Amino acid sequence: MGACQKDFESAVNQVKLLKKDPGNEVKLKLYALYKQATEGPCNTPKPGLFDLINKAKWDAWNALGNLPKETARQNYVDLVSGLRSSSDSSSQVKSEADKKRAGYDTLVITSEDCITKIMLNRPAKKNALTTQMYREIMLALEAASKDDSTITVFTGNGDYYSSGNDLTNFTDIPPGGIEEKAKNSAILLRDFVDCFIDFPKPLVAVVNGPAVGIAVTILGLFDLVYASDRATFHTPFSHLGQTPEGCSSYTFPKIMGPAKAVEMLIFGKKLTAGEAYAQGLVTEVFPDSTFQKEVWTRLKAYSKLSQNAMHISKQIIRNHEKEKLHAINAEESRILQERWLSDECMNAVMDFFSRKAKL
Ligand SMILES: CCCCCC/C=C/C(=O)SCCNC(=O)CCNC(=O)[C@H](O)C(C)(C)COP(=O)(O)OP(=O)(O)OC[C@H]1O[C@@H](n2cnc3c(N)ncnc32)[C@H](O)[C@@H]1OP(=O)(O)O
Repeated sequence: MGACQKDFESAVNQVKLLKKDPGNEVKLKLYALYKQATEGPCNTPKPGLFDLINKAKWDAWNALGNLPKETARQNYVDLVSGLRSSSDSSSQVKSEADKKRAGYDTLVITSEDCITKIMLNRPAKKNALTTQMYREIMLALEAASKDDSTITVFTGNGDYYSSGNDLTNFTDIPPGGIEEKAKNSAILLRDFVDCFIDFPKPLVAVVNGPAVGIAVTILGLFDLVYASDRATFHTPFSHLGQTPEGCSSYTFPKIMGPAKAVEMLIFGKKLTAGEAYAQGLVTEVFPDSTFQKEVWTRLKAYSKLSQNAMHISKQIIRNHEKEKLHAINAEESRILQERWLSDECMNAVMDFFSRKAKL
């Protein structure tokens, strides 16, 4: 049955109340159908070549040819009804997404203002990364890559950003022994880092406090790193009998030059936020007292930029070296698998838990 005049008028009013801008393409369709429904086939002279807006409107209306007024009215009502239901369901999805995401024990995940925030949430353990946490982070990244946010942010709850790998990961040995443990850990590490290499949206680290080990190396795969002036950056691999991961054997020399990368990755030099900024690892440093306010104001503004343009730009930048990064990740993980079996590494872990050693 065709739409009556009353349905059509009601649809015209509903368009004015839409919560979300339906975009230019839909607006042109609405304009054309409205004109066709009220005046019939296009009856005005074609606007000049440089009168772009009026020409686009004229083209849209003219394209409807001899479509009967009644059909145009019905099509207009159908189009508005589709817009209303998609805007209703998207606002429902948004209000769900605004809430804390369920199903994560070690992370707090929230979405607001087109930003998905993944917060490491073991403040009593300085946000040390357990195997469960690596897995939850991978799931969270997978979900964030598909949600309607434009930007994904990592941060830490409490005084630390993260103290890196939880050293208890090396203490619960499975029935297959330490070799099996090392093998499984290398697979987990490789999968974890692969998720960062492949992550399609702009990824931002809000480094609220000290960062250690893998929490530092992985920053080389982020797009922006904002740091509080309380943050420090420490990769004490040689102290732990370990070697670099997170593609840092490639990204750090590229970011800061080989000499400075060696100081960090081989000699374990701890950098202040200011030093990390000077070496290009950090994008910008903020006073701790205004850190959250300044960073989130900045990120909210960025999140309003064109989602498609940002994502495509990231792909262009990342695609140049994606294959290389995957190969480096595989190699670093393979080498670490061997290192974890070394006496040096095992002794360092035991020292930490017997409190002889602290970084
Ligand atoms: C699947 C495997 C992938 C592996 C990837 C390879 C990754 C490598 C790395 O990340 S190497 C870096 C590893 N991290 C460390 O070696 C840090 C060890 N921690 C410390 O040195 C210190 O805790 C500190 C300097 C971070 C903070 O010192 P302090 O302020 O004095 O606090 P506490 O030491 O009292 O810490 C509070 C509480 O947290 C526990 N904790 C902190 N960090 C870790 C950690 N990395 N692993 C396990 N537990 C950690 C600490 O034991 C305390 O617990 P307690 O209150 O005693 O129960």
